[in-house]
Amino acid sequence: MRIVVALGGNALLRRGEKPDASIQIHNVEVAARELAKLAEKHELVLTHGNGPQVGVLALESANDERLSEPYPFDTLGAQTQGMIGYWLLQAMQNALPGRHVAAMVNQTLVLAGDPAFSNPTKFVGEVYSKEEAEKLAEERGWVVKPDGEHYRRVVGSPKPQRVIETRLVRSLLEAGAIVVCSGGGGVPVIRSTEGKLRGIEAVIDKDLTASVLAEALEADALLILTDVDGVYEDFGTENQKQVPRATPAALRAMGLPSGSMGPKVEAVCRFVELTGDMAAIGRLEDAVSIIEGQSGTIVTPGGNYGGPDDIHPPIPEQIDTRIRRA
Ligand SMILES: Nc1ncnc2c1ncn2[C@@H]1O[C@H](COP(=O)(O)OP(=O)(O)O)[C@@H](O)[C@H]1O
Ligand SMILES: NC(=O)OP(=O)(O)O
Repeated sequence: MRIVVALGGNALLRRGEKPDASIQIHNVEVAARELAKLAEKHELVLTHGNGPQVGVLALESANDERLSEPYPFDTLGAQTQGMIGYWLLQAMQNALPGRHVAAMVNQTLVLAGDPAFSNPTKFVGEVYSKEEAEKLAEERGWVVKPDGEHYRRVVGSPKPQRVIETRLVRSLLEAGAIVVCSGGGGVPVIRSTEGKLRGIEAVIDKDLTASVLAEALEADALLILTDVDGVYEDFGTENQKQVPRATPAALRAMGLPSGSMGPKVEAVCRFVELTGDMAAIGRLEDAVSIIEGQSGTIVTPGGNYGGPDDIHPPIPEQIDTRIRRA
C-alpha cells in the first residue's frame, strides 16, 4: 500500500511541554519507532505539523533587534521543515537502518485571493491568558483568538491547492525512499501572472495538505495521527463514544471544531470522496492497527472496511456522493 501520514503537532510536542529541541527529538524518536512498523510493509510519505515551532521562531525573529523586519511566515515555515524534517530523517534512518529516507523543503500552492488571508484561523506558538494575549496583540499587531480555555496567536491559513513537488515525491517513493515532505502544510506560495512562484505569509493546515498530496500521489490510504484514538460523538462529555467507521457525509454532519478536529475531518472526507479509498483518524501508537481495521475512526465511501485486503472497499449502490478514480 501507499500511505500518506499526517503527524499531529501533539506527537512532536505534547500539551504543556517546553519546545526544547531535546524534548522534541525524544518525541520524534518515539514516533519514528511506530512509523517504522508501517514503513516496513508499505510505501510511506510523512507530513508533520509546525504550529508550536513556527510560533517560537516568529517570536525569536520579532525580538531580534538586528533585523529591520521579522522573517516572514513562508521563510519561517521553511525553517521548521528543515528542523523537524532533520529530526524525522535521522529518527527514521535509525529505526530502519539501510532504508533510504528523504526530507524535503517544499512548497504548496495557494490562491492569492483566498478569503482565509483576511480571517486568520491557524493557531501558532504558545498559549496565553486573555490579558496577556490582548497585550501582545496591541504591542505586536498580532491577531489572537481563544483556543480552548486559553488564547493563542492566529495567522492566515489558505486552502492548499497543489504540492508543487508532487512528481519528485512520487519519484522518490518509486525509488524505495520514505519521504518526509510538506511539513507545516508546505511553504505557502502563489504563482504570479508570469508563472513565477513567490512565498506568501501564511501557515497552511498540514492535514489538508496531506489530503491534497495523498490524492495526487494516488495513495491507497490517508492516516491522520494525533493524540486521540478517533473521532468521538459528544466529545468531552460522560456520554462520549468513539466512532469506529463512518461515511464522509456522516462525519461532516457531526460539525466538529474548526481549530482541532474540523480540518482533520475535512481532510479525510475530501480524500475519500475524491478517490473512493480509505482514510482514518487515530492515535500514533495505533498506526498499524488502524490499517488492520482494528482501531481509529475509519472513513470509506460506504462506511465499511475489512483491513488491508480491502483497501478499495466496495461502494454500496445507494451511495452516490463521491467521485471514483478511474
Ligand atoms: N469530536 C472530537 N473527537 C475527538 N477529538 C476531538 C473532538 N473534538 C475536538 N477534539 C480534539 O482534537 C484534538 C486533536 O486535534 P489537534 O490538537 O489539532 O491535533 P494535532 O495537533 O495532533 O494535529 C484532540 O486532542 C481533541 O482534544
Ligand atoms: N501547520 C500545521 O497544521 O501545524 P499544526 O498541526 O502543528 O497545527
